[in-house]
Amino acid sequence: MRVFKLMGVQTMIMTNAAGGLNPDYRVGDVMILKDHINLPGLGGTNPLMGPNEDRFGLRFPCTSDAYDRDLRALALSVGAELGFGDLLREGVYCVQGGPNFESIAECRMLRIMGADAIGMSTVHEVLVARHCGMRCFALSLVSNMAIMDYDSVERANHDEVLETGRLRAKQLESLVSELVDRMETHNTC
Ligand SMILES: O=P(O)(O)O[C@@H]1C[C@H](O)[C@@H](CO)O1
Ligand SMILES: Nc1nc2[nH]cnc2c(=O)[nH]1
Repeated sequence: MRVFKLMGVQTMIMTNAAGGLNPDYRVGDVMILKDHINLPGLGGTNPLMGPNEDRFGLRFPCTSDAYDRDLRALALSVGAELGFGDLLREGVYCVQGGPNFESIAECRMLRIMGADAIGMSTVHEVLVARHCGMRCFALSLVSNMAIMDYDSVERANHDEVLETGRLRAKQLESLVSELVDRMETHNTC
């Protein structure tokens, strides 16, 4: 992120695959991040740990505005214009350390905590990008539904994640391309 910053990048667009925790979500939905829960961060692991690099940003950065409101609104309208507005959601992404998928009890806890989707990435990048003043937009492809039921015979697996990625690749490509074409390049952060 800091190399991007030094290269003059003002806006970061990030994508990930995530497990759906919100029971209204379906595999193949696309969740625009409006907020996150940083589980490693709450546990004391954070990419901004250590001496602060003052030339990049403040010691104690704000995260309540991590995901740019204008870009989120633009993505929703672009998705609708492209004909797949019904796939788009806005929600809270939770990051855990990985690389294992979650247990059933963990999924239940995360849902109660307010997470709509669970993954293993993105938040670390967002924290560093926001620390140095870059505007952030992120979306999650709901590649699988988290297992919440002890009677379920489903098992989270990476093949399903890859398969859903292939299914939605073209739509996500057009969404991000159109978003880039239309967004204001001026960074008001
Ligand atoms: O898009 P990311 O890298 O967050 O993808 C998640 C984490 C693992 O790479 C993969 C697990 O299936 O999905
Ligand atoms: N942690 C986590 N990461 C994912 N990436 C894609 N699906 C999942 C999931 O169910 N859990």
